[in-house]
Amino acid sequence: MSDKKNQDGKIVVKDLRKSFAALPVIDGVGFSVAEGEFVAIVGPSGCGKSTLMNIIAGFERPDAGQVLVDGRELTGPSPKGIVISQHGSVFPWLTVQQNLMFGLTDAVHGGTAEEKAALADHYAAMVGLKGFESAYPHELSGGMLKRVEIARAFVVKPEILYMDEPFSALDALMNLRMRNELLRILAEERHTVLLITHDVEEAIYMADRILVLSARPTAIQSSFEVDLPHPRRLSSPEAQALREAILKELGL
Ligand SMILES: Nc1ncnc2c1ncn2[C@@H]1O[C@H](COP(=O)(O)OP(=O)(O)OP(=O)(O)O)[C@@H](O)[C@H]1O
Repeated sequence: MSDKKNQDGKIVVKDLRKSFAALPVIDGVGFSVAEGEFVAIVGPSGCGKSTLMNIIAGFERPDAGQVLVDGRELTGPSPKGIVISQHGSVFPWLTVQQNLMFGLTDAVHGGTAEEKAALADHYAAMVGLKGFESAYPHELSGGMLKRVEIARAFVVKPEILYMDEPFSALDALMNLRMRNELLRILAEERHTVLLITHDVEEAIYMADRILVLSARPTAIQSSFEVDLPHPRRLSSPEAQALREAILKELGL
């Protein structure tokens, strides 16, 4: 990445530091994400990945350092971004359509109730949930719930997607399917994406760039460009070499 991009990144993270009581967790993390770029962050278990994501998404304050979105310092959750996490945020008492309409506020998105419902249905179809618009979450499988969550994130047309281990609660097959689903949607609607994962292959499969974190207190240890065309084959020599290099950085 050029210095120009570093200066003008969609997200610019500057020298973040954070401790919980006497426990130092983040020890000077800085990087930037260009508009439309997909950056993955991998790191050892417990190094501070979620803490870092919470700070970058504006849910937690750092002790020192700054996060800028479009050049403006964040002081709380950015209205330009949306978080998809492992835990899920689908409301059990609302149907799929109602869940998707929930984030469409009059102030930001406007539109009549019919227009909102049509938009919700469009995104439900986009993630393969056509015919399930009136279903309640308890009637859906884990993979379908994850699709609802992805549709819920996309329907509000966020400029930034923050993903913290989004697919780690899914079984291996569904995990692979959701990766492809996400890439397919991103090919249609480009967003800036920040993905936190402990899964090196997931990062290689999806990201443009991978940052490797050190053990706690964490800092960026190295950075890898993933200059491979999509759809990527994880068994290709290039992907395997990258995997080896990243695992070596992680001490594995
Ligand atoms: N609110 C908090 N109060 C006190 N300590 C915390 C808090 N949040 C996180 N920690 C501590 O900070 C460290 C980093 O936690 P964090 O969840 O950010 O790591 P992680 O890399 O996301 O972990 P994992 O790989 O297990 O998902 C841990 O030791 C954790 O106990």
